[in-house]
Amino acid sequence: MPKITGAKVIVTCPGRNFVTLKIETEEGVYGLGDATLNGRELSVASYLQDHVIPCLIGRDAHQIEDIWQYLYKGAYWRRGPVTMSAIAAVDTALWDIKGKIAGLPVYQLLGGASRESVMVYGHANGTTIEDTVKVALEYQAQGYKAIRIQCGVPGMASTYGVSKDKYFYEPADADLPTENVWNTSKYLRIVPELFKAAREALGWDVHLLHDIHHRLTPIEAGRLGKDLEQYRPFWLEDATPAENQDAFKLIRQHTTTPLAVGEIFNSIHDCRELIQNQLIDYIRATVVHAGGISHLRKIANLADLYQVRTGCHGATDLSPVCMAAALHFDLSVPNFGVQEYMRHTPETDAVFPHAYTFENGAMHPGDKPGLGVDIDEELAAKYEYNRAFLPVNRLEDGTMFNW
Ligand SMILES: O=C(O)[C@@H](O)[C@@H](O)[C@H](O)[C@H](O)CO
Ligand SMILES: [Mg+2]
Repeated sequence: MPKITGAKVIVTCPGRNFVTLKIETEEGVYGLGDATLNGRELSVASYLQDHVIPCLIGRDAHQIEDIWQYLYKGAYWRRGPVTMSAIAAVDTALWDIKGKIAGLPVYQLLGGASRESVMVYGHANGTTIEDTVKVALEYQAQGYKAIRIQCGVPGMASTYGVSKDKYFYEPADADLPTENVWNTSKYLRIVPELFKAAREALGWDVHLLHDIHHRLTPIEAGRLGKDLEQYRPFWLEDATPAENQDAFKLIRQHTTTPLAVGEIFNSIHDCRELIQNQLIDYIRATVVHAGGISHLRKIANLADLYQVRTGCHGATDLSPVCMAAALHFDLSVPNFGVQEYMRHTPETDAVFPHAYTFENGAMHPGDKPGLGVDIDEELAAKYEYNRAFLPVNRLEDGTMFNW
């Protein structure tokens, strides 16, 4: 058996913070797992370092499922983003090890490829509608078949999803949370105009997506969905907070615009009712925050029964290790929908050399044994952890709101 002889947590900040777990076996084969929880990174690093790694030493790295159950049930305290990100890192690293030992890319261990490559969506955003459409046209010229569009809201100083840089977007931008301001009615007026302009400029052969970032009530989301139907959006993401899964019933009663949710979910129980009641069309949970490849497959299998497809979160705060794992998952899963792809900076790519590729609006994980992603530890050590928080959001009268 490939005995686990050691494991370490590597925290690095090549422009943004990443937490990576490296598990080593007696034979010298090692595996990597992403454990990055944006704005709360060190909590997962400690959970792994202080509470998980000591329990891993001496175990058989091939027993992925048993180790998953051991960490989940054994903690007594189940679920939650910190626990599930830590378990995800272990699970991902063990799949990497199994692939390396088998001499196969991880997607082959997951049942093989169900498609040639996976469609990804890029982010087009700008301060104005014109700026956003211009960037969307650039994405289209680069071959993207699906583009997320977000623009600033007139009369509002800041808007979620609108970056300073055209391609690299980083919401965790300050060592104490930035305060944003929100006005729902202004927002609800601008989005249909953005979609109208985008359809006029880009035509109908490209999928258009939009992220609401949990900012509407169900009935407001229903209205926006209805207003956008004529522009055939691919999906509306995170329309309303989803702690109450029933909230989506109200949205569904009012619109046929497809709904996506789940980037902050960490367990199948967060989306069980959403899936079983067919209240959503796409589930956005991904490897690092939802318990690893093993747990995400369970979610996808449940979703498949109800014709819900996958749409994994793929923002830049998910490291290239997560991206690689997600691509192996995406390639193999029968009910794949789309994969988010926000490109990492060249500094991040240098720390995490990887085999995955982008071509013509789609990605492929590559055919290297395991995940096909590595970490340059020497380079990683040069970038020290730098505390960074996600912003908070308030209404114009100061009321704390959803971000
Ligand atoms: O859909 C998305 O990619 C966003 O919602 C993310 O940028 C999200 O805000 C960050 O990943 C939070 O860490
Ligand atoms: Mg989102």
